[in-house]
Amino acid sequence: MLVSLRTSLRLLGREASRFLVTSNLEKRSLNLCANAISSSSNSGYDFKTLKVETPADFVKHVEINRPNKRNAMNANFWREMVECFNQLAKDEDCRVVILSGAGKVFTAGLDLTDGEIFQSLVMSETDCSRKAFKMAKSIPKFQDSFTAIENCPKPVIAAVHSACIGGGIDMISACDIRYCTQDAWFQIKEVDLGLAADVGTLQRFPKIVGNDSLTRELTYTARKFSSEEAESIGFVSRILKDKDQMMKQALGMATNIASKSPVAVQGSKVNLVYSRDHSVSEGLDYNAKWNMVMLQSEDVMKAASATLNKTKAVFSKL
Ligand SMILES: CCC/C=C/C=C/C(=O)SCCNC(=O)CCNC(=O)[C@H](O)C(C)(C)COP(=O)(O)OP(=O)(O)OC[C@H]1O[C@@H](n2cnc3c(N)ncnc32)[C@H](O)[C@@H]1OP(=O)(O)O
Repeated sequence: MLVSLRTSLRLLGREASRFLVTSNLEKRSLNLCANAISSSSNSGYDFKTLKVETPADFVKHVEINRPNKRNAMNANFWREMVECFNQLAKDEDCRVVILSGAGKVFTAGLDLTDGEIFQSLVMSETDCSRKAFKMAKSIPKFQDSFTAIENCPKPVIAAVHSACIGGGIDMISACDIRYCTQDAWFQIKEVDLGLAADVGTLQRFPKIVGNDSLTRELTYTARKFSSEEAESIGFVSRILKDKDQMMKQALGMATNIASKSPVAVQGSKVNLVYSRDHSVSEGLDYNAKWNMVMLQSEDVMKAASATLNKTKAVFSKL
């Protein structure tokens, strides 16, 4: 049974390879056009606080770009993160995203000097109930800025160097993979400013590190923790010597992921996020429903025949 299945797949694989060879020629010329479009389409990513580039096919690099202010998160940043990640979610030339910070540090967290932010939180209303009703609308908007990372079905790799403070932890907790440099340090800083972190750290960080006691210790004290501690608790999966090495590692990983079936990779992200927040049986049910459709993808046959023929599958845009 297994032998005949392998034989049928091999035959199908040969047919598929023949088809792929012819269509690869067309694809190569299409890719040339696509590359021309993708470098110019970056102009579609037009932001004040974020720089978006295409370092490799299907890989987008989003760089927080306020180096002189240590990439502090001002009102523009909070708005642009949603716009940027919603756009990346729809962009068929994007399969993986790398998120890094320009300049001396990854991010100093919330911009403590931006009047627009404070006005949106501390309103001109004098009545406390009216203020509260307004805040009930504005706080979720800040939360949406990082939930957009999680809702983007493309994997997001955070590349952290030096300081990652306050909102920085909220942000990278919504990412899929976290790398950092040896000199990186992290701080759940909010209590020092009289705040309970409210844009994702308290919800996502404990699920990543799986250590409730340590989460509470770091949250209640705002103690800085090092790259080594971040790795030992599973907050980052790799420490690199310096930023250059880290960006190379992130790009290598992104290119590898981008070469896989986007149907499979994006389906995996959606199911991982869903399963994190549901029971095992709910997750399995969701996965089964998802694959009722997705197993019918041409990518399954392409990937299987490439495996059998020891070739590299090329997947269509999604
Ligand atoms: C509803 C919203 C929910 C979100 C909540 C989020 C909360 C948080 O993020 S709490 C954390 C707030 N952040 C901080 O407390 C960090 C403050 N900054 C620092 O500790 C240091 O700047 C840092 C260690 C990051 C870097 O030190 P370095 O010596 O390299 O730089 P500085 O000389 O201190 O700063 C250079 C210029 O950047 C400006 N800047 C730094 N951080 C912020 C910030 N958080 N907000 C606004 N501006 C910041 C700093 O003022 C300097 O500017 P200039 O004087 O114009 O040169």
